Amino acid sequence: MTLLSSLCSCPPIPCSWFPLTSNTNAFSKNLRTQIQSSASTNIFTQKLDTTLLSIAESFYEDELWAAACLRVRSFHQFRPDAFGIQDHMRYLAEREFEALKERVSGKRLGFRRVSCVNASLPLSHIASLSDDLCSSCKFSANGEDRIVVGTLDLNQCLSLPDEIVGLKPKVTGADITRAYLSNVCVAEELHRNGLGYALLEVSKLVANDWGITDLYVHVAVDNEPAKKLYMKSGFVYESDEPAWQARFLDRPRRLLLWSGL
Ligand SMILES: CC(=O)SCCNC(=O)CCNC(=O)[C@H](O)C(C)(C)COP(=O)(O)OP(=O)(O)OC[C@H]1O[C@@H](n2cnc3c(N)ncnc32)[C@H](O)[C@@H]1OP(=O)(O)O
Repeated sequence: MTLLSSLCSCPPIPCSWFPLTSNTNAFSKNLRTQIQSSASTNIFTQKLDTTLLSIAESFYEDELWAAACLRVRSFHQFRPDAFGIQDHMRYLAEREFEALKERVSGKRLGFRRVSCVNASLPLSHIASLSDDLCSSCKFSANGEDRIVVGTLDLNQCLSLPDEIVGLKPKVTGADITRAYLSNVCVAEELHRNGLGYALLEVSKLVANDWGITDLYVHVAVDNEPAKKLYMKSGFVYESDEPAWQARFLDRPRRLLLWSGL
């Protein structure tokens, strides 16, 4: 148990961070050490202890599936009694899973590299929290059942489809040193435990390791929790989507936030 966790009144829950990528050389020893030390110092909250942090350098399909299911749960509102809801959720999860696999395996045109960063907890530690979360976002790692409780993508690319484009760096070679975060979400049952912040911190370490100098994120103008999270993590306003574009795409207008690494 770390000093921090021993100071904590609640029993700590071990939490792991898994940046998943197809590129087996993507994570240097240095990065591993940095993430491990940030886990035991900065990334700590009342309920979560991240001392069991680890990095998976390969492609784990069942964990990607669990991450896809968490995204469907987090980004769509469902009425539990609606007809055919389970089939519809499964369809959305399959679509996200296939798209995610394509991106992290480097097959998606326009993306140099994509990593899926997940936070997970042992099933035994949160079994009492939510049956639905435990059944839909479960995967197995080293013989242990775990639940993906937070997830995001780190995308090394010039721009994301249908999104406003970051302007930094101004020099040539921006396709190598610019990246965007996307699909940032944390299981509702575990909001306000520092997981979202910790996911951002870990993804910055990974981005740094890739040589990224300018990190971007898009956020809907009315998404106050996410805006506050990004501001807390050091992102600042760069530009916003024109109203006509948001109307054309039939969605809330987005802000583009930037953080220099
Ligand atoms: C690029 C994109 O993907 S944008 C989409 C962002 N994702 C979503 O909207 C999905 C639904 N929302 C979520 O999953 C979560 O609410 C998240 C990811 C936005 C935040 O995750 P959490 O783990 O709850 O955030 P975390 O506990 O780390 O909070 C960090 C800071 O964010 C801010 N914050 C987070 N939630 C809130 C909230 N509901 N109200 C006000 N501030 C908030 C606070 O500043 C907080 O710091 P504090 O606790 O010291 O005050």
